[in-house]
Amino acid sequence: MRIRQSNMAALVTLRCCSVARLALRNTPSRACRESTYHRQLINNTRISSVLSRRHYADKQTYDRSKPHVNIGTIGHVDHGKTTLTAAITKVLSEQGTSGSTKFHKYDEIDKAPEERKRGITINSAHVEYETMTRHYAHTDCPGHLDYIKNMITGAAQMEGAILVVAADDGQMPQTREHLLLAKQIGMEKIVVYINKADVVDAEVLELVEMEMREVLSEFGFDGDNSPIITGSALYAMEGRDPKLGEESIKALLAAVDEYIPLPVRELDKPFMMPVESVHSIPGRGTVVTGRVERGIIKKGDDVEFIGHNAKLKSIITGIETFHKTLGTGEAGDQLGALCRGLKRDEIKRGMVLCKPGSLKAHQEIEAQVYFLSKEEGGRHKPLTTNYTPVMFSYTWDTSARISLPEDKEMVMPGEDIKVNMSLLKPMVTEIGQRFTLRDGKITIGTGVITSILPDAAKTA
Ligand SMILES: Nc1nc2c(ncn2[C@@H]2O[C@H](COP(=O)(O)OP(=O)(O)OP(=O)(O)O)[C@@H](O)[C@H]2O)c(=O)[nH]1
Ligand SMILES: [Mg+2]
Repeated sequence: MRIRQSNMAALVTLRCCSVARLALRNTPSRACRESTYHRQLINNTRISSVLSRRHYADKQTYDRSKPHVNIGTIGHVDHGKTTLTAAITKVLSEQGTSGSTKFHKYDEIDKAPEERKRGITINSAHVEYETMTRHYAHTDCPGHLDYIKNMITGAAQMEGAILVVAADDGQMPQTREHLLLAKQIGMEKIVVYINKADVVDAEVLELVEMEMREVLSEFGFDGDNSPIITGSALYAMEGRDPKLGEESIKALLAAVDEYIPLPVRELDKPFMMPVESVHSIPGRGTVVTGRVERGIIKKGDDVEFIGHNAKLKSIITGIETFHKTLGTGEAGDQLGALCRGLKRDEIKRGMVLCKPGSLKAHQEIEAQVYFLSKEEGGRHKPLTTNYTPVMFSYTWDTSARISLPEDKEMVMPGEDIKVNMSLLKPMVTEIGQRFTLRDGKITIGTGVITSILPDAAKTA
């Protein structure tokens, strides 16, 4: 219900936005062209931050005494998102009173050059830290396109965000794009960090703050009451001028603790986790990673993988998060699950790991879709029945043929409409599920599933 409401709100917001360019130049289809060998090589070398071979041997137990929240840094390129992420871990690790935060250097977070070559997986760094009251998983992406992909597919769904704005630039196009996407994915609260305060004077800072309050309101956030903290992530990293540096980071974290609400977790629903990536751990077996969407999972549970024309059964033999073993994994956790009896090649990103019998894959759905206007970065021309864009939802994507209502010959960009959609292959779909439509390099629409068509419903 919460998801559906936020999506409808997002559709409304979308219509109100003047600029919404959601271009995706690096589509996953590009990755499909890579040879299987190349992809396997890539997957083999990827050491997820959620789990790694080394840490499988070095097990600590994950402490659940503090509530967990998924957040991240968003904002325009070069405004200081990664520097701020590093600074947060530095300040918290030095504080020593707030648990097990480990300092992550800039280079450890920003592994862009080598990772970006892969083009297939969303390259996001999940960094873990703790304040006095909460445990955070923090997503920082190496580049703009990764943010877009990450936010659209919800691979590491952020429940709140720190919007980083460089004081010497103010709002820039990607500041706006990320705000739009944040709203689309149902994020309600954003804390702003005006960075690089060391290079401008107080008057400019005041102007940037005013501008940011306006922009937040424009995108449907509470511009008047959102906390805006001013500082210098670089100074915090370099230990210079505590007021602009370290103190600003502490003020930011206090604002995040207070202003970003604890998400409501659907713990009582059957377990479900969209598969983000698949790894082979020598001597251990196959591990899938992802973010638990709902429910609880524990060692020994029977599970099913659904999607991509398959239905595979397995048993969970181990769970890990941020290099620590978990007794149980629960909604909101980013985790790796070790699955008995399945080879890595059998499981694919986009499948959904769930309690057996709780979910089905379908091919025919009805959906309410908003087609972005030309100004928002959408199509320039109207579309008709049989138009077949690529549909993105959870961590899967597949072609989906659109059928307009019989009395409707065409739909103009900027319109919203109820349509029937026929997926190329059965994937996990549910009423209220949010998705994005893309055509080549551009995002052309966003929608929510309103019905699974009973007559044509097919299970995997
Ligand atoms: N003067 C000043 N420079 C900063 C500050 N924070 C970051 N920088 C510099 O700004 C540049 C970009 O910082 P990053 O942290 O890489 O920015 P980013 O937002 O992560 O960039 P992308 O990931 O490429 O979008 C680097 O050269 C940083 O050293 C700051 O507070 N003051
Ligand atoms: Mg960065």
